[in-house]
Amino acid sequence: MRVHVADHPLVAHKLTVLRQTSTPSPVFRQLTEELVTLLAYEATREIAVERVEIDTPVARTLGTHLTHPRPMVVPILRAGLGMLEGMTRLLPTAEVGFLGLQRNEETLEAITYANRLPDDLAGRQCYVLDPMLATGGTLVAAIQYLIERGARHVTCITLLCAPEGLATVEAAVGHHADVTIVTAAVDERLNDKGYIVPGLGDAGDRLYGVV
Ligand SMILES: O=P(O)(O)OC[C@H]1O[C@H](OP(=O)(O)OP(=O)(O)O)[C@H](O)[C@@H]1O
Ligand SMILES: O=c1cc[nH]c(=O)[nH]1
Ligand SMILES: [Mg+2]
Repeated sequence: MRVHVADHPLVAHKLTVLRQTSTPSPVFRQLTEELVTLLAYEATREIAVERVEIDTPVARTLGTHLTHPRPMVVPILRAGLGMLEGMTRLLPTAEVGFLGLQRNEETLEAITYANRLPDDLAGRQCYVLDPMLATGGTLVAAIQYLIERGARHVTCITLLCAPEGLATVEAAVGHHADVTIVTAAVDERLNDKGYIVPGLGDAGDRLYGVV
């Protein structure tokens, strides 16, 4: 498994505003989209392409096209939905499949409550969107699901990771060489409620309100 931490002053600036308690929901949503677009640039560095011959008005030349099948973008409901627009802006031809997972607040176990994905993902490159990798339970479940259905390469885009969660994902799926995590930052630790410290709180609640 590879972990790429974005090292860019614009990412650091936007993340700092995102973390602040005083940042209201509309600004939080806007910043989430902007951050995803910056991270997606790095996350798609190894997207499958092929060489194609094209005609410009001046000459015949070789260019580059994304190959088929199209990449699959998988936002994890709810909070991952806040990252979808930023991702599809960069990758407008991607297909989108949905996974709904929620952590039980006491046990911290991730429960799948929705699934709208093709059964056959053979050979597909998948981009999982979830802003928070805390204990890692949610991403392990999502990555395992995609790999079991034949996904060829799974890249997870997150905003924040806890070191404990990264270790859990590595232990569970790290032996698959084709799993990559791209994140804006790796924070200090988890607290006793499974929240990332310093973190940004509950990403779903900050995007969409407390349920
Ligand atoms: O790494 P983990 O410990 O599994 O935690 C991370 C998960 O927790 C949050 O979702 P939550 O369960 O709060 O659902 P929500 O997006 O609907 O708010 C977050 O968006 C991740 O999906
Ligand atoms: O800090 C955390 C941990 C899990 N989920 C969140 O939204 N925030
Ligand atoms: Mg939540």
